[in-house]
Amino acid sequence: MTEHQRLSPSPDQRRVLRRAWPHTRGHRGRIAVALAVSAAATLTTVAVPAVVGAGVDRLLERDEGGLLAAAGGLVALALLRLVLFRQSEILLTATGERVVRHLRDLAVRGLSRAPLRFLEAHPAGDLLRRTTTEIADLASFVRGQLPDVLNVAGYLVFTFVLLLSRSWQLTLMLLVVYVPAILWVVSRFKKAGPPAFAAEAAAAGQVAAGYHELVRAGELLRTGGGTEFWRRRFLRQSEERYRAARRTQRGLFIISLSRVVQGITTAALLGLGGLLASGRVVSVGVVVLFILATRQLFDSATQASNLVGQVQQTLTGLARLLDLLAATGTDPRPSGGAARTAERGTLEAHDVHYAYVDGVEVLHGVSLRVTAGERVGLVGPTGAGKTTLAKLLAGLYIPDRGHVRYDGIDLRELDPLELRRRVVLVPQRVHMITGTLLDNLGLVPGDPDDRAIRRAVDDLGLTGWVDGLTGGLGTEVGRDRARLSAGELQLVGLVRAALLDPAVLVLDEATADLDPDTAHRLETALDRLHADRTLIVIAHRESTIRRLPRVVRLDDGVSTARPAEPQRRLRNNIQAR
Ligand SMILES: Nc1ncnc2c1ncn2[C@@H]1O[C@H](COP(=O)(O)OP(=O)(O)OP(=O)(O)O)[C@@H](O)[C@H]1O
Repeated sequence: MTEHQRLSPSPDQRRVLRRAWPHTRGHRGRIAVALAVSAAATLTTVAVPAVVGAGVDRLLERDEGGLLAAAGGLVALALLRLVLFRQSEILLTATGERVVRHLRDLAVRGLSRAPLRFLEAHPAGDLLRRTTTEIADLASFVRGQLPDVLNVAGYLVFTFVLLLSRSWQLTLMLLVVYVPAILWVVSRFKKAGPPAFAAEAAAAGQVAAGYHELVRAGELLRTGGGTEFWRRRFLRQSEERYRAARRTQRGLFIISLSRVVQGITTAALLGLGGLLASGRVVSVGVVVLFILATRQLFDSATQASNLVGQVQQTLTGLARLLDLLAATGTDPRPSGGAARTAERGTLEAHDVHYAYVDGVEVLHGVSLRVTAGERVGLVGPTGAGKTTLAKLLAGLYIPDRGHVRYDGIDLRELDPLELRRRVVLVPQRVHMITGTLLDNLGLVPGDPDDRAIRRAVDDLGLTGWVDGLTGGLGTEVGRDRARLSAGELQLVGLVRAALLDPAVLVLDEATADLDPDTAHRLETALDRLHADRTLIVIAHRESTIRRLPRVVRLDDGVSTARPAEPQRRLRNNIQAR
């Protein structure tokens, strides 16, 4: 199980912005401009109480010119504010959207290249949530709250500098009364908040995974299978999600204590400000400035407290997305290995060990050598590890120990395209997408054109089968459309394989029960396809086994494919004749 890194349901949220920073490369110039405009917009707000305070002092001094100048300044600030805030919002949103789009592209690219084991080992619902809902949340945060977050942060910093420059006594009082109390509230929240949000996101992921599985299990449910199990599981998951949401609410309540702190601070400010003004230590205008500025400061703090929850939620989503990017960016296969191999070569598994779950080996030391052009059947009881071995032989899994080599080169060292030209697996259940049969047949690297697909269909003797479908190659297949039988799906897999023209074809036979027509078509297609290729068939059907000159049996070292013939034990749990 060393093949891939596992995703954590609640990954480490420390330094999440620093970890996201490398992904902003190419956007940093825009980010700097957006931040500068946002800071200028914030300064137009910070300056308002200072201008009002100056106006009050001019009024008390009966300086009409100064009063008019202050009034004019306020109008100018209001206009500037309008323009700058609009511009900063546009710039921040556009830049943020670009970064989010880049992250989305990376996530999709990472998932499309992720090792098969990585995809199998994680619930599809959780992967979907990370790459759709959580990225959508990030985008909506960028559009909705990011400008506010920057505005609030800028306001707090600039206002502090302004207040300190006008009266250190009143600023000191603010620091002594307001700051420790608000920090206490925030620290309490920080302790309770992140785990609560992470638990809620993880619980939501579980529910999404449950729904996804439910949708896929439509057939099973229709037959009434496991209904009670689903019900119990949904109740349990819903209950967990509800509890997690309650915990988040409790976390958010802590932050609302900040309003009490604000009331006490205003009272203290008025008392001390009044004393200082009557002793002429500060002007009345400075007291007015403090009262107005701290009111805005509180508004900003309240806004910050409302935003903290969303920021935390966004950081949680971002941490989960970065976790996905880190995990899918660590494909252990050396990328773009330059090794070249012969058109036709020997495929060899040597002392291969593999475990899906740590400590529970499925294959323990399997060795198998198949020379160029050989036709080999792989048989054995259900669960013996035949499909697992087939995936290892096709390079879809990487052995925990041992090697799989083609033409003497470890499959890990092959470029993915080179690998696909050498070994192709037609799985038991061929995957289809919504679209026409033609679209589905062409789902192979290299984007074959319609002519190439039609030729492959014809070469495999499948034109009759295709013409028999209601729409021919244009028949809509995939979800809820004309369902193809298990055998027909394998015909699609064989056409895809023919388009790739691999040296080795590994076929994981669908089922022992095929209707005679489909069975005949499969056999004909396979005969035409294998020509001078190596063919390894996980054989479930007696007729297939009979047609293969060599049969290898995989189990725990017992039994044989053809009792009449001598057996030779190859290695640990693999036997052959
Ligand atoms: N994705 C997976 N995650 C965990 N365990 C798995 C996975 N796939 C297979 N296994 C387990 O590995 C063992 C071997 O499975 P495998 O499908 O390779 O056997 P098989 O011989 O092909 O069986 P069958 O003939 O029924 O297809 C089984 O115990 C199976 O439960």
